[in-house]
Amino acid sequence: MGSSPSQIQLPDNVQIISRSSDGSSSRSKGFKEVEITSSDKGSTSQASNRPKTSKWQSHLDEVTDGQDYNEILAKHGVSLNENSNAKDYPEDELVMETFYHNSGTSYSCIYQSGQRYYLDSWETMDWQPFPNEWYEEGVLVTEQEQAPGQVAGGMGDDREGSLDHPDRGKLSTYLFEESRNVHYWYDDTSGTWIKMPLSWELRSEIVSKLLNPVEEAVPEWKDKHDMLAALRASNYDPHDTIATYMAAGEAGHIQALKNDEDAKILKEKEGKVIELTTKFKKLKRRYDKQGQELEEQKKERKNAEDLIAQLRDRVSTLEAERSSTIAQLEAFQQSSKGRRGSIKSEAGLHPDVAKALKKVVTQLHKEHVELRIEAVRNFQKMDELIKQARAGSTKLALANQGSSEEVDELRDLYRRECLQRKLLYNKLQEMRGNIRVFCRCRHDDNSLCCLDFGRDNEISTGGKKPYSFDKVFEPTSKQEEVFEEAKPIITSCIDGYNVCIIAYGQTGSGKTYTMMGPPEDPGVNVRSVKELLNICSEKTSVDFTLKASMMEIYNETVHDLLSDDLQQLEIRAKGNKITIPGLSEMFVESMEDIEHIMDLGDQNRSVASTKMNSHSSRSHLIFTITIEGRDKVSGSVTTGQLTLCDLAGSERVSKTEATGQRLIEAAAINKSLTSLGQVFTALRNGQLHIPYRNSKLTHVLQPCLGGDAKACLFVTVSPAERNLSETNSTMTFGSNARQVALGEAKRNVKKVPASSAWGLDSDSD
Ligand SMILES: Nc1ncnc2c1ncn2[C@@H]1O[C@H](COP(=O)(O)OP(=O)(O)OP(=O)(O)O)[C@@H](O)[C@H]1O
Repeated sequence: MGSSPSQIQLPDNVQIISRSSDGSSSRSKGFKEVEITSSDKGSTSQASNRPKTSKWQSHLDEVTDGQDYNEILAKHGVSLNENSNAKDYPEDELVMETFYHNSGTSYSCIYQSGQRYYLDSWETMDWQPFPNEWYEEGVLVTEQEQAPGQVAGGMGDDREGSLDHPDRGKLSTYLFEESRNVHYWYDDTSGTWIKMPLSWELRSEIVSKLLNPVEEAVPEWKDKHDMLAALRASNYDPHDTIATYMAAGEAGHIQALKNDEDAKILKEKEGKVIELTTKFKKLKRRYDKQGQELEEQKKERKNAEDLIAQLRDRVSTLEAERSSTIAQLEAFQQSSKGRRGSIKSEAGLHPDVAKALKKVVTQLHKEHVELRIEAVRNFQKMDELIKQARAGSTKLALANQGSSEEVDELRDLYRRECLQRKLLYNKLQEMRGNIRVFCRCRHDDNSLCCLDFGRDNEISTGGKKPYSFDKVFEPTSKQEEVFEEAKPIITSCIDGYNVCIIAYGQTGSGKTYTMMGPPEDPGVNVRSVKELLNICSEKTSVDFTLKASMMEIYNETVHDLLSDDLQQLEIRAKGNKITIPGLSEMFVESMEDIEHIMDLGDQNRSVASTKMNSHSSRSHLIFTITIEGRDKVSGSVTTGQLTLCDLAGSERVSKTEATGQRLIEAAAINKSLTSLGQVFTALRNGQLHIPYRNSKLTHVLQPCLGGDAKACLFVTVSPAERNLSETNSTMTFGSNARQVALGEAKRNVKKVPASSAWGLDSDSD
């Protein structure tokens, strides 16, 4: 797919398409030519003031011969500023622009005080005067025209192609974007575009490029017509075609769901999720109640055991007392016998003394008998109490056993329900397109809130049409609530999905607060890692390895934040895969590890910003956690990635700060955020070419924004009236991103040989 910027995306009803470079026509009924001719090929322009760039056509019936090209574009809110005088910006206005050169290179430009400059390279950071001849060699698009999510510019028109027909010769083809992509060929004789038959389409350049990866991935799929039919059904997405084939099984029956069926299934699934959620909540309540009862029973059992212990103590004491009493009695009997003998023998005792002594002995004997009776009675009572306590204890143990069985059963059921819920959630996410957009309004004690929070997750400003999001968080929302909403997406990276959380908003609107947060009330980053570590420790059947990396993108250069020398890194692409050679990765086993990594990254970021005399809010921060899970039984390996991205402030640069380095920073931020918007737009429109490489940011994020990822975007806004214009722009970006369907997210699972499942083959990684 070429990246020649010969097509600009205009509002829905407008499309401008270039001629192919070999001059083959793409004229048609319904295609009125707008003659913007290249100077080297000789001008055939119909209006002298049309830009002399490449050849352009407009897919507009409304265009009439002789009508001015700029007028048409202006009508649709787009201006191609072909020279500095073409559009008069107010004297004090600073305009950020992108120049798309016909060679395929794009440049950041600024227009200031009647002068236009371009940034030659991000390395030299020098603004050069815009060369006059360039006005004839490309297209200038202003920041407003390509404001994120509104209009995408500068994408190569890789929809144009040709085919060699045995009888008709070389034919021009074009893949039109209707409600779905439809491939046409141009019939010169009738001057019309005609839908292509399957057998012709197999000869087309575009289609053979798309079929190549399918053939490579599924060599057993021999029937090319069948393959092409599946490609058509997948809207010309080869990855989807492969996935559909795989899902359909060996028989190769392609079953693409019809749109209305999708909606029906989605509705059913939603119903099922609600039903399951209710069931799950009920079960959870039951489980909690059982848990409480179990706790109470445990307490009772503990009390009974205490009582038994006390009683045992008492028994021992009484037994000891009894033995001592018996011993005393025996001693007394012996002594009284002796005494009686001695009294008898002491015939000479005074009769009164003898009488008193006899009385004492009788009394003692009586007491002894009473004591014995009392002791026997106590023993009986104790035996009874011990019996009772034993019976109670057995009963409790049985009850305990019964309830723990019930609790185990409930726990099992609960786990199963959770799993089913997760599966359904994934399905629902896939069907919804896997991008969730949340809007968070920051808390601000110093200003009144000028935003209205409607019901159903809507937010509006000054009584205007509300913006709707998947969830709107009001200023009072807690970090925990915010995390809870993103949690299901985040945790799915454990199951092998690529997940991306992005915070977008004006400086000071709460991006860092949402992502990082203060240490005492952490944001999404720390909570996510904590949750991931918890889940990993619970899943004992899988060996997990977590690795973290942290990088910063400043002025279109990538820096490693976990290495002390802050080296600049290159991005390498291989197919859909992106690698950043040299990027440091650190193992994470505990929260302490992650705190250390974040501190290190933070320190290096401050050092970098001091070195570059910048502020951290002017760079994008990307924190990545890679989770590899090796199933101990099956040996399968899942690899998921969680990418957390705190973007640079999205506000437009103002005239006051528009000097030197600030201007370079602003141009870099403008370029990357605009590219992000363009990627979203291209994904939303289902375009074949997604311009990931337009900026370092989108290039790095490519794996998270592609068809096999799940994304979540937090747009953060300020409640203050003075920020209203930026707030509106942020919310527009968010609601546009919400229309994006990333496609079905795919798990990254690979089977490994049985030996490596047991860790014997260390090379398998
Ligand atoms: N929801 C919130 N509740 C309380 N304070 C908040 C909230 N959001 C942001 N703040 C506070 O507002 C200030 C600015 O927030 P923060 O640094 O997160 O903004 P930012 O969008 O990341 O800005 P930058 O683009 O400069 O990084 C901070 O002092 C932060 O503590």
